[in-house]
Amino acid sequence: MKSILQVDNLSMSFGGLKAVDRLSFSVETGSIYGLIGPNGAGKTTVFNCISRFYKPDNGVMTFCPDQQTYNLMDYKVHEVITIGLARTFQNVELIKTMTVLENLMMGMHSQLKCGILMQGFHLPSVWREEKMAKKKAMDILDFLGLKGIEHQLAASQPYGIQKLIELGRTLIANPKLIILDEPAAGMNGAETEALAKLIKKIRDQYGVTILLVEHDMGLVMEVCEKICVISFGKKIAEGTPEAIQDDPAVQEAYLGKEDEVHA
Ligand SMILES: Nc1ncnc2c1ncn2[C@@H]1O[C@H](COP(=O)(O)OP(=O)(O)OP(=O)(O)O)[C@@H](O)[C@H]1O
Repeated sequence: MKSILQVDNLSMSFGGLKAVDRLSFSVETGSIYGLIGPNGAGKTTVFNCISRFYKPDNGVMTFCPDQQTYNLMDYKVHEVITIGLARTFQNVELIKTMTVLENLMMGMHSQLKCGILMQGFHLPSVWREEKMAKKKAMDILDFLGLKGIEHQLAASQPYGIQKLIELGRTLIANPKLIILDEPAAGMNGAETEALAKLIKKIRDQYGVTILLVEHDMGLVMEVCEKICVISFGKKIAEGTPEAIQDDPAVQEAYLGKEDEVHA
C-alpha cells in the first residue's frame, strides 16, 4: 500500500534539548496511524514540524495525496491545507465569538475562489459560493450529530462538542490527511468511546487518512492499525496495537525499568 506521509530522519532541538531525534516513519494511505509516547517524548513537536508550525533542524517530510508528491518543507503553515493536510490542536482553537456554523465555514476559506474584496460586492458568484459552503458545513454538522446547534455560539458549547466542531472544521477543507492532537483530552469515557467510532467513520466515509497523537491508550488501541512509539524523541517500537502492547521496550518507556518501578 502507498504511503501518504513519509517522515525521514526528522530532528528538532530546543537549545540543547533534542525533542525529536532522527525519527523516521511512514503512514499508509487510508490508515489510522498512532504516534504515542510518554509525556515530553516529542509527539507534539513532530506534529508541529509536519504541519509546519516548526522548522525542523533536519529531515525530509514527503506528503503524497492522490498522485501528487509534495516536499512539506516547501510549504508554509497556512499553505499546507491547500495541499490536503489539516490538523486539530491539543487545546481547541475555535473562534469563540462566532457561531458553530461560522466556525465550520471558516475552515473552507482555502477552497473558496472569491476573496474578501469580492465578497463586498455581493456578486452572484459570491452568493453561490457561500450557499455551497453553508450546505457543506450543514452536511458535516449532520454527520457529526451536531445539527440543531449551528446558530449557537461556539463558546457556549461543552468542551467535548467544541472538539467535534474543530474536527468538522478540518473536514470541510477536503483534507487527505488529518492530524489529530489528543482528540480525547478532557473527554469522559462515553465521549471517548463515541469518538473512537467517529474517527473510524470519518476515515471510511470521507476517505481520509488519520494520524493520531493520544494519551488515552484505550482509544489508540481501539482505532489505530499501526502505532509508532517514541521516547526522548527516538522511535523505540512500531507495529500493530498487539505487538506494541507486548513490546518490552515500550513497557519500559512507560513504566520505567523494573528496579526503578520497585525502588
Ligand atoms: N517551544 C518549546 N521550547 C522549548 N522546549 C520545548 C518546546 N516545545 C517542546 N519542548 C520540549 O521538547 C520536549 C518534547 O515536547 P513535546 O511537547 O513535543 O512532547 P509530547 O510528547 O507532545 O509531550 P506531552 O505528551 O506531554 O504533550 C519536552 O522536553 C518539552 O519540554
